[in-house]
Amino acid sequence: MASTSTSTTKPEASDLRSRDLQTRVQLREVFLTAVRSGMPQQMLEKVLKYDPSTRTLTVEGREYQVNRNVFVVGFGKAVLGMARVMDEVLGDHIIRGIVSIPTGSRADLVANGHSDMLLSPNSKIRVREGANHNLPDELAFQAARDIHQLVSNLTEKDIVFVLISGGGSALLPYPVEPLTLDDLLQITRVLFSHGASISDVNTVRVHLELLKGGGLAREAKPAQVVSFIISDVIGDSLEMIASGPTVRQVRSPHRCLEIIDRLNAREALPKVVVEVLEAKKSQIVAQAGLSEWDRVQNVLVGTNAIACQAAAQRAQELGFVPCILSTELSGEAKEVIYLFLGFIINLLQHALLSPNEREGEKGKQLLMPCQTLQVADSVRVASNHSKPLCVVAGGETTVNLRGKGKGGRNQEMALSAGLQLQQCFQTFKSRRELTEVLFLSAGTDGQDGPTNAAGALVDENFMLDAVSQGLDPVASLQNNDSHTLWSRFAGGRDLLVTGLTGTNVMDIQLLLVQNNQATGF
Ligand SMILES: Nc1ncnc2c1ncn2[C@@H]1O[C@H](COP(=O)(O)OP(=O)(O)OP(=O)(O)O)[C@@H](O)[C@H]1O
Ligand SMILES: O=C(O)[C@H](O)CO
Repeated sequence: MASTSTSTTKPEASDLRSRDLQTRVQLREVFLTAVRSGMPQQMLEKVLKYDPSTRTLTVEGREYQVNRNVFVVGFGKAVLGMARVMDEVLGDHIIRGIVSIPTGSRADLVANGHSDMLLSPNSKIRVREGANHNLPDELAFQAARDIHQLVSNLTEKDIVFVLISGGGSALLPYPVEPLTLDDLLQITRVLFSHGASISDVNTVRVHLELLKGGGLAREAKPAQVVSFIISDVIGDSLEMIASGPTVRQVRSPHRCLEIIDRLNAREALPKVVVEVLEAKKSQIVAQAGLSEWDRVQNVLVGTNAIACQAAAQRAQELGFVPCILSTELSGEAKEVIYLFLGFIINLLQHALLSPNEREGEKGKQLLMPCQTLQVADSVRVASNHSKPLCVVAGGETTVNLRGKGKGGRNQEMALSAGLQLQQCFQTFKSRRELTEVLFLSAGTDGQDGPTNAAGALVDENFMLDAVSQGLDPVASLQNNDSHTLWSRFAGGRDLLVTGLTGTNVMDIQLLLVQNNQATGF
């Protein structure tokens, strides 16, 4: 896809190949730019200003006096790199620290060329690995106990920096009595298997664990608390990310029982869980007043929206017309693709109109496939200037597993896109030679489901090419076997493999639509 082509002549096969490759490289580059915006260095340097001459640390306008009074704790899939930056910025002032990260993280980061995210051997911050498969375990519990012990002994002169990212809930388990670690494990398993969302599970966790729902900040009293948070939840609710350990809790235990009953999970949960919640329900929860929380500063440093903006900017630099469709995409991966398909269909319909019709009401409506003005504007600019439109979106979809194959939500979405594009161009046969479409879906953490790929790319010729290579995309989709298919298709050309990136701001989708006709879409 040449970025500004206006030619009506059919390109030569060799041009097509290099053009397709170029576009693939460009779209990958747009995705990688989005990932880079979520790297610890980039995120923290925006919010953290340190003046060594006065030992003043400024965090989004708030000043802290640093004098060998700094402590660092962290938990989540993307906190190691942040801990490294804290070490670099505050060096000798750090007295002690503990970060709890997933099992095998350090080895994975080294294997993926991110040794620069590891802590130096002289660091005062200790690293603990645990929570295998994102489930609370004994190692994570031990790390949580040590973190609790660390924050419990601080004075009002101390500052504790709390590094938080997705996966943090499982990495900081601390059951309230009489619950046990095993009860926490059961709660997670039972609720998820009954169809709970992450906010359902975390709402329940908050009332059953000591350090969640503001608990860590409470235990750190009277120290000052500054949290740097990377969001992996839709809507970026601070209460929900890693179950909000430094965020004032406002929900009551009533809400947990409602969730449990909505999911029909009461009977499947350990009895003691419901007993604790029932008992809490009748207690009047003494909430600390707002002023009590003045010593706590929560700063959101990484979000899917920031990543989408970075992607849009890079797309523009590459000569595309970008627009951000949504940063809150959710739902079944193979169905979410219809949202993008709507764009393509509208553009194809618009391209078929006569010049007069394009000027009329019908033309205008077709160029407004989404009701936001910014999106409509971009579609119009792309259409009028015959430039490729780059639709950027983000969020986190789900996959209702029915098959036994290997895949992830992004690879599955790309596969579903390939199938839908085929059907779309069967309807708009006359536009096939004139329109090029490339779609990418990938996870910013570099790992899509239990595979070593981040996601995949797909173009409008995928079905024809796949069948000619002896592959059966329909069967692969039915069997949730997208990874096997993308590994085989064109020798793995369209599989996106980045390795673990060290950040985690959910997923990114990019749709590029180019019209090779002088008259525009
Ligand atoms: N064969 C498969 N095909 C498609 N999706 C799959 C398959 N196996 C697992 N998944 C999906 O992968 C997801 C779990 O993988 P992953 O670890 O990337 O997600 P996660 O635990 O939500 O972590 P994160 O939010 O950090 O990406 C689940 O949504 C699950 O439905
Ligand atoms: O750890 C968690 O609770 C989830 O990843 C959401 O942040």
